[in-house]
Amino acid sequence: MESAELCSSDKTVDTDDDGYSIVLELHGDDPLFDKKKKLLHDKGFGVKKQIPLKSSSSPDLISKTFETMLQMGRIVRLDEVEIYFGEFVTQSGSYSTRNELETLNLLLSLVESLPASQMHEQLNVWKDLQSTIINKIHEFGNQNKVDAKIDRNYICETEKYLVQWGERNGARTKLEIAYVEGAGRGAIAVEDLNIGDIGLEIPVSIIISEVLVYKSDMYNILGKMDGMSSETMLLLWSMKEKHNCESKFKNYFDTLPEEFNTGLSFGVHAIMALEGTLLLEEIMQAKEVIGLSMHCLLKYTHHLRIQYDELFPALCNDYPDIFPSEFYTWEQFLWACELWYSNSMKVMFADGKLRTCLIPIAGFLNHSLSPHIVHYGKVDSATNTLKFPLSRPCSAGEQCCLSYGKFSTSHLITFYGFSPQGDNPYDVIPIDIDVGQVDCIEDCSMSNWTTHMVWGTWLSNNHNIFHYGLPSPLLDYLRRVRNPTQQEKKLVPANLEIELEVLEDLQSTFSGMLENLGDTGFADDFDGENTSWDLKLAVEFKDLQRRIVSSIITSCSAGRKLVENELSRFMSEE
Ligand SMILES: C[S@@+](CC[C@H](N)C(=O)[O-])C[C@H]1O[C@@H](n2cnc3c(N)ncnc32)[C@H](O)[C@@H]1O
Repeated sequence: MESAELCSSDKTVDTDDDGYSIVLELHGDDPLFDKKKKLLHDKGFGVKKQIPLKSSSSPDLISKTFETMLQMGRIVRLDEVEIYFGEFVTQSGSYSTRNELETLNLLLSLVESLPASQMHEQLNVWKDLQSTIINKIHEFGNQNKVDAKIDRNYICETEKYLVQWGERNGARTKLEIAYVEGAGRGAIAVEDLNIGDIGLEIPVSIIISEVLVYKSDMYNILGKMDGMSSETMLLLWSMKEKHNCESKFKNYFDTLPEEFNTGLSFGVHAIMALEGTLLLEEIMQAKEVIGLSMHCLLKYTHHLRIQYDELFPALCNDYPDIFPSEFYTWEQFLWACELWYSNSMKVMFADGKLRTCLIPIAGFLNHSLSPHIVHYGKVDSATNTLKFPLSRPCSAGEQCCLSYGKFSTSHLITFYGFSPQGDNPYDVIPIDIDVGQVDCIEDCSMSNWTTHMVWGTWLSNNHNIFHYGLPSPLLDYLRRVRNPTQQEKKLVPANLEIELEVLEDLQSTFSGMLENLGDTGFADDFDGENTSWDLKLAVEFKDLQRRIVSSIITSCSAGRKLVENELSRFMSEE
């Protein structure tokens, strides 16, 4: 898991003779500054806006103030994928669930950072604005409920002991652990939790980090080895510690599964089913297969294996007391890799260091595309605890989820072994075109992309001529390659001819990709419960990629019809 980015932000509060105002600002160090500045400009904003809180504000003015803040905040909070596909905003004006939740929380934190106690005449306006934002977050929550079935028959006994152990050591939680259908254990709210409530608080003293290795007898050996990273040391430490009956973390290790079932342990049958997919590439990259070929899969050597062979059996032979060979088999090494890939989080400690950690209890939180917890990952130096605050409400009995990061389904399968429910905006297919320098006449900020991509065109709203549900940066690039001087999307025959060429090209590229994916043959391998977990994931993923590619082909074909109709209209006029 990656820690979610913390507000990088754009927020300040100003006071002048008329009272307080809110300042929204796009910072100059934002890596997407030029693109965001252009978007802000298109909407009539500058990079900084001061919004005064007027004591005489009517409800209409408050809702206008909120709308302005929302529109600007959304752009400030966009990420690269959202900007790339940015023109496809929904009817409500939102770009994505992630962006909307982040923006609403940013606005709330801006308003709440104003000193309400000093606000006298403006207090009512402040309160109205605050409740407008909170209502919007509630609305968002109702529209994005995490659909999870909780299996109460499954008794989470060891998990309960872990929570009790955590509480004895200072942890505080408003979540209980239960079995969630299709996702293993999950964390369920025991009471209604509101925005800003801390669902879980973990003291640093029970977080597993490199600090523990430094205190162990292993460090005398590992610390002297060239190129030994703290992550590898922790991996080796956890392989031994899990067998230690006296371990402080025994309750934690007791809750870990025997097998993790991530993409790293996909069997050959599942790998074969992935031929032609992005997931196959991702798994192979993670394993760094040498000589990527479907036929030599059984013989593959990957970097994990190389890393293992560099360490073992040498360490066991040289230091049998410290590295007992029965704890350091290849299978156990792979288990530990999967543990760290799927359960670790990056935490910023009070000393300013970012460390990869295992966090007891927090490790039960599942991922969602519309999470409750977004901002976590920084130790509160006042309490020396890691807090998990809610960015949107979670009702009692509902599963409370966090965001592992902005990951594609192929990444989530490779490192976590699951495919998320719902439309994942990070499921993009990169397009392999040599992005050379094409002259661009106008402001280049929005057309200057080093890579291009597509997503399922069902995610797009605009399927009209010149758009077709396809991303404008890609279409504009392909148009400019053909005619660098074309500026406006005018309905004239010369432009329409170019549109046809672009769509034909894309359609042929994606038809080739669909062919490479093969037919739906593997769906026949589905035998309900009897199908292995990895084949199920592989077939599901292939189906997802096939749906994305097919949607592009369909959109290109519909687009060509639109263009041809326009062209024949011109011909008949002639
Ligand atoms: C940090 S753990 C979360 C707790 C885990 N469910 C358990 O039982 O230990 C991460 C693992 O949970 C599962 N998981 C997380 N989010 C999921 C989701 N949305 N759907 C299905 N499985 C999920 C995956 O197996 C993933 O590797």
